[in-house]
Amino acid sequence: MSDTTRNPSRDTKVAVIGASGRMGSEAVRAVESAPGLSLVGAYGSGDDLGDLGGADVAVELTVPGASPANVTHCVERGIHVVVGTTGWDDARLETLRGQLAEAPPAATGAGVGVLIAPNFAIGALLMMSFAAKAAPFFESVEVIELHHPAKVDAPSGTAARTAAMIGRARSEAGCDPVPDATTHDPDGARGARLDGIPVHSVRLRGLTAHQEVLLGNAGEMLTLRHDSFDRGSFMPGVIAAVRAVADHPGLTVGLEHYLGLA
Ligand SMILES: NC(=O)c1ccc[n+]([C@@H]2O[C@H](COP(=O)([O-])OP(=O)(O)OC[C@H]3O[C@@H](n4cnc5c(N)ncnc54)[C@H](O)[C@@H]3O)[C@@H](O)[C@H]2O)c1
Ligand SMILES: O=C(O)C1=N[C@H](C(=O)O)CCC1
Repeated sequence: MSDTTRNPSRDTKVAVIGASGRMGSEAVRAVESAPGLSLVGAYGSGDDLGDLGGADVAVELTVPGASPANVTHCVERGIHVVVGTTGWDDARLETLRGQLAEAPPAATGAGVGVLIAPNFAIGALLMMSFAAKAAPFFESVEVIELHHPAKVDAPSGTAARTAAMIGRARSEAGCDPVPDATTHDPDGARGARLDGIPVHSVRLRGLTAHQEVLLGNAGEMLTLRHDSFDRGSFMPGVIAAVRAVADHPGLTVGLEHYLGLA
């Protein structure tokens, strides 16, 4: 654990949890160079989070197994949280909603805000939004997510969120299930089914974070693709979320709700 000394009183005080990781180390640099933000703590595995160096906002970028306990720790202390860690299923979100209802207020007196953001990249948010808009107009929709081989969770949080958004849009429009005659698939070659949408996960050396949504009708296909070539692509979204989270008390899932993209 390290509490930094740079801490001008008018700045928003930010702590990063998971600060030694691929995303966490990038977030530390982004916070340090963002006007109006001051890094007050950087925490890794095994560190005592304590009061997070007096942070107003924590950025949580760890692993699915650790994230809920870290967020609970912050919420119980009235600290807003921007969560980039994936693996937040409906049961975890419901538990968190209950914790937020019981949480003490933040230092400003307002309710604590938590953002669960499966993807911070602006292009990825637009790709997901376009996919949900297009999905009711096509018979077939499949999601292919492609990531670096060190990623521990599959499918990606982005793919799960995309499937949920597509599934809801198709259900509201009264669409039929996607057509699929497969009756023999002993090895799971047709991928996972999330909200009725087939999702396929690729792990490949050389990749960072990529996703395609394939939409098909008789005689035509629309492909929506987003590529994050570098983790820097996530940082404008992280910083925007840190700046906005205190103005959004309670639980928000998806950075698009802060950016007017929902
Ligand atoms: N939302 C987004 O845009 C976005 C983008 C990239 C990655 N991610 C997600 O962010 C998470 C981190 O990804 P990564 O590539 O940086 O992983 P990583 O493995 O490089 O980093 C995770 C870090 O968390 C640390 N850690 C584990 N348990 C901890 C605990 N209890 N307290 C503090 N630190 C702990 C690990 O030691 C490691 O340094 C993953 O869930 C990934 O899916 C989200
Ligand atoms: O590199 C990762 O891990 C990523 N995780 C998020 C996900 O699971 O969707 C966002 C993209 C990168």
